[in-house]
Amino acid sequence: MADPELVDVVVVGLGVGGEEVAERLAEAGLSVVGIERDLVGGECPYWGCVPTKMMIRAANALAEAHRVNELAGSAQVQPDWAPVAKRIREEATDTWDDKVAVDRFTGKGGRFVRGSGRLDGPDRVRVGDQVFQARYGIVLGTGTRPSIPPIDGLGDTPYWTNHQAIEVEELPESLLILGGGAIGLELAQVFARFGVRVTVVEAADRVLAVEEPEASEVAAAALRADGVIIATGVKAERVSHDGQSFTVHGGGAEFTADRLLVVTGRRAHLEELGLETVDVDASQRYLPVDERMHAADGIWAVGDLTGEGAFTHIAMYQAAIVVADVLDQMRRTKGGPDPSGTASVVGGAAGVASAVGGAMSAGGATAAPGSVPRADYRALPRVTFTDPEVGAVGLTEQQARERGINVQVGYTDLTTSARGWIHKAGNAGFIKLIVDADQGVLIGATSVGPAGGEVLSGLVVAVHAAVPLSQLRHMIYAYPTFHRAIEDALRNLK
Ligand SMILES: Cc1cc2nc3c(=O)[nH]c(=O)nc-3n(C[C@H](O)[C@H](O)[C@H](O)COP(=O)(O)OP(=O)(O)OC[C@H]3O[C@@H](n4cnc5c(N)ncnc54)[C@H](O)[C@@H]3O)c2cc1C
Ligand SMILES: NC(=O)c1ccc[n+]([C@@H]2O[C@H](COP(=O)([O-])OP(=O)(O)OC[C@H]3O[C@@H](n4cnc5c(N)ncnc54)[C@H](O)[C@@H]3O)[C@@H](O)[C@H]2O)c1
Repeated sequence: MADPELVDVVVVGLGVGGEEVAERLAEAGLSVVGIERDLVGGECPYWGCVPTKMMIRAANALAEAHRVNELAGSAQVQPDWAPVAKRIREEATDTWDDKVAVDRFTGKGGRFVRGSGRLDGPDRVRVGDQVFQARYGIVLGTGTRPSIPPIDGLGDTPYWTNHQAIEVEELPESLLILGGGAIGLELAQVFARFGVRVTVVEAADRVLAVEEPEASEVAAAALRADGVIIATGVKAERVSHDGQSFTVHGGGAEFTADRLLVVTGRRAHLEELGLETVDVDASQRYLPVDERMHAADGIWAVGDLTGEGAFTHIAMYQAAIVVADVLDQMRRTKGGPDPSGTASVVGGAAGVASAVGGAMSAGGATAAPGSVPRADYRALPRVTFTDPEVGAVGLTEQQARERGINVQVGYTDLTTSARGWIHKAGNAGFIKLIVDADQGVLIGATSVGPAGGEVLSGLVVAVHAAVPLSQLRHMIYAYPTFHRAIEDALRNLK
């Protein structure tokens, strides 16, 4: 075994979070080793956010064309998956090749190692027969993989995860989706709009169960209108495959289709990371971190691995904190380059990973001495990109009540707003506000509608900055926007 090689920082897992940390620290002049076993950029650009949103863009174009019949004459639409598959292959993923991302990292001075990294003591990482010793620290950004439920027979079938669903070149005639969460719903609507007969089987009593019940209802109604069959409260008990089709047995019913997509949540694999060598319990579901992303002395973690929200914007938010903290600690305790040299990554190179990094780094934290930001998830936004979009921030009504908060709720139906009425076809949605009545501030909100994710932004600011209700009531909302419905919801608070 070779002697350990001394470097400044080792980053294990170059997904959204790890890539951002590795690039920015390399840019700041540190010697950074970045280790990735699959594709630099991780799940989001290759099998997650970006290709799914390309699919959704295409599927929504089809749906909008159908709305011509109600609003503007007549339109005939002939769906074709080929341009979508081509766009994902060529524009999003370079046919699942990360050369652009690797070159970007090495172009900033980083050293790239392809392989599986594993902790080997408090300041060491082993990858194959190489060992790196980190002078300033180790950053773990190893993400999650699909969590496959232990259903009888499932493991013996050629089921799809999100990877096969994203890489598909020819659509099946029918598709069973196990799991009615964010991935299940987004993909169900896409495939249904391209003519696939889709059935969603969900164990909980409603789809999108982490969000407000009203959001589940609107999303389910929209999918049903697209022809999706939704079976809730069905726990799959057995799965079989006869060489042609899949059958899922559960709740006394049977569901059959050409393909089966399993999207029942995701899981971090802590047992692979050598955490026992740094006295961290690897049997936990996620790797707990403090508000500066410390998982242990000299070890930081970013992204899905931390269990703080499986979203690209969380990974990027945390990455900015890690970068600032590494530079700050290095300066204070060990003496190193002035952290004010930290620059933001500027996306620009071809390839999706740069689109993700470039877009998200603009709001990143800087590392001014003594001002390392602390993570604050009170205003965590999330958007499920169904049509209508389901946007939400902060607490749901149930979460707020469970915390014993003196809650007020304001609700308004988007179809009754001026813009909703004008919009007509495809105008389903609502605004729901959750208020801490004692503090007089918003602590949560849901915005469902044609632009639900965009309307959300004002609500995120209100929760994040704890804007007093009196201010929100006495501001001017442009007419006739969708976001003007926020004013109606405020009026309806009770
Ligand atoms: C279908 C789908 C759609 C999504 N849509 C959205 C969306 O619209 N908006 C949104 O915000 N989020 C979305 N997400 C979630 C988003 O993709 C994740 O939150 C994000 O990718 C998390 O980044 P990460 O860096 O934590 O992990 P990942 O992206 O999972 O990257 C982790 C990386 O670490 C590597 N790795 C793991 N172990 C090791 C090891 N031991 N050694 C070396 N490398 C290792 C992996 O190969 C991987 O590349 C979606 C996810 C999916 C699956
Ligand atoms: N637009 C976005 O931001 C976006 C899109 C997709 C994914 N994501 C992220 O990725 C994460 C993972 O997505 P996901 O949809 O896999 O997980 P999820 O946790 O959102 O949903 C999984 C669903 O599967 C159900 N389920 C679990 N076991 C089941 C079983 N045996 N039979 C039937 N149903 C079962 C659960 O009740 C749940 O509703 C999300 O939590 C989200 O953070 C984000």
